Amino acid sequence: MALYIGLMSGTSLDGVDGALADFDGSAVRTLAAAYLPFPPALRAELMALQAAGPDEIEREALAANQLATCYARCVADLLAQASLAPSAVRAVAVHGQTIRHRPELGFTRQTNNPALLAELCGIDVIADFRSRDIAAGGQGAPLVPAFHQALFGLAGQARVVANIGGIANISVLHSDGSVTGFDTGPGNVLMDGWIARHLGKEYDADGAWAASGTVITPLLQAMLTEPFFALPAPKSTGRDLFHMHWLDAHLAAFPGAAQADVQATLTQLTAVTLAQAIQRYGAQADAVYVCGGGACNGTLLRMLAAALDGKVTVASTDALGVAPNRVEALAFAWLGYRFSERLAGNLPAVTGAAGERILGALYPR
Ligand SMILES: Nc1ncnc2c1ncn2[C@@H]1O[C@H](COP(=O)(O)OP(=O)(O)OP(=O)(O)O)[C@@H](O)[C@H]1O
Ligand SMILES: CC(=O)N[C@H]1[C@@H]2OC[C@@H](O2)[C@@H](O)[C@@H]1O[C@H](C)C(=O)O
Repeated sequence: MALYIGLMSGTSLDGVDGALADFDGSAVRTLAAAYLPFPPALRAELMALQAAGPDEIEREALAANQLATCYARCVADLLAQASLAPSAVRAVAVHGQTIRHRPELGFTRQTNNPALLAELCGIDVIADFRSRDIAAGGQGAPLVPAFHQALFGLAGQARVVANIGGIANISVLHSDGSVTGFDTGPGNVLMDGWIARHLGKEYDADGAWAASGTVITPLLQAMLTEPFFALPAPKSTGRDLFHMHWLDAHLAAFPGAAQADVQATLTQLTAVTLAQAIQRYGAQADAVYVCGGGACNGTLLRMLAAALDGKVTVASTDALGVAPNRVEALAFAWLGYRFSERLAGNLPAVTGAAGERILGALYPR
């Protein structure tokens, strides 16, 4: 057995997804999965740390300690589910929480305290998966396309995997085994922000609120002029660009817009930007498999299928045997396995790095 735990807390800032998996042999076997929502105060602080503010260094350090405590709880939950002792697990691979992503300036920051996590869980911890790729001239993101290829790639068949978290990214798994992958823009981040502001909810369950509204086409067109959407791959983005001020700047020209119509438009924005990216780079694929929390948004999936002209099957990764909310945590468990085996974790064709690199840094137990 080669057991690894993967922990992902992504741009939605909702909590931590964990997976315990066995990478012995060719198939990936999931032994346990867990989700732990962040305590509201930690969530609010992580949200605040997304932008410049007072006393950031101390606040980041304290938030990192709290994060490590949440991560340790998630590890304990996974071990309990599988009735395993910490010594049975080779490593915990932890993404950390992105608070800045500026590859154009040569850095990305996933706040975390991996030393504390190693202390709390008594297992080797591997952290900081993105900075080496950036040091090699890459975007440091997205990293999941390599795992999508390993897990879902099928020789002779072209497939697209779309991860719709806070930010959305696609992996085009070409029939010859090559992979194209990049961030397409907002996933749920703007939809979540809008419904939180107006209805006090964390997200638009199943896209029901969006379904009650009508897309405001001129607003959609205005948002689509964002230069990021037209950039060629490799490219990555984050809350650094797609935040509520970005939305408010566009909404200023639509003062009378009904709230539900804005939600419909934001849902359509995610669908259309994904569809345009898929048509540009993955037109030969006949199926798109969706993972991440966006897979639970029925309205979004219907809009995506329609934006692809109804010619492409849109399904969740359940159809490939992996629950959509487990894929990212599994991907980080896999990156931990790759680090331990001293194998590359990045795909230079995706991130734009100068070459393959071993990703991560080890904090021994
Ligand atoms: N039932 C649901 N209906 C609609 N949307 C949902 C549902 N459940 C989750 N979501 C959406 O999924 C989001 C969480 O998705 P996920 O955990 O994949 O994001 P993440 O990992 O934080 O982001 P990223 O992949 O960008 O790093 C929530 O914030 C919410 O917008
Ligand atoms: C900098 C950063 O945290 N990027 C995330 C984010 O969330 C989705 C998208 O933007 C992707 O680029 C990445 O996460 C996934 C796990 C990745 O690296 O593939």
